[in-house]
Amino acid sequence: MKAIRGATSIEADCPEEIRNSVIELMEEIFSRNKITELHSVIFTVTNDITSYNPATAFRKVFNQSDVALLCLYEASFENSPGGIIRVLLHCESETKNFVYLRRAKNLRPDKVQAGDSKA
Ligand SMILES: C=C(O[C@@H]1C=C(C(=O)O)C=C[C@H]1O)C(=O)O
Repeated sequence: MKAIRGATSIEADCPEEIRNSVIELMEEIFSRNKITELHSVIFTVTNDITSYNPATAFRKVFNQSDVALLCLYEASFENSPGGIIRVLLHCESETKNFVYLRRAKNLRPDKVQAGDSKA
């Protein structure tokens, strides 16, 4: 089993942007990894994100009704950026490529690939 991380950012706390960000992030994670079975997907949101649950977006858009899902608040620290959606997948996979998009690229510059979505 592998644990794969990802994160992205939103600029406005609205359901459509959360949904689109989750789609973009999860599609990138799936395309950059060879995941054969998904065990669980845990999202966190910073406390300024309240309009829609990313776990719900993922379950509905990707038809994942049998995967264990959870959404939690990310602990808040001084100078930590807002508008961030993080994800942690536990899965069977040959690969373990983390994906950081948009402003979340600043969280882990060591994991950013050339061509990753703009800030
Ligand atoms: C850097 C991140 O943000 C936070 C800091 C982390 C770290 O320093 O390793 C890990 C998870 C988050 O709590 C991230 O999401 O990867």
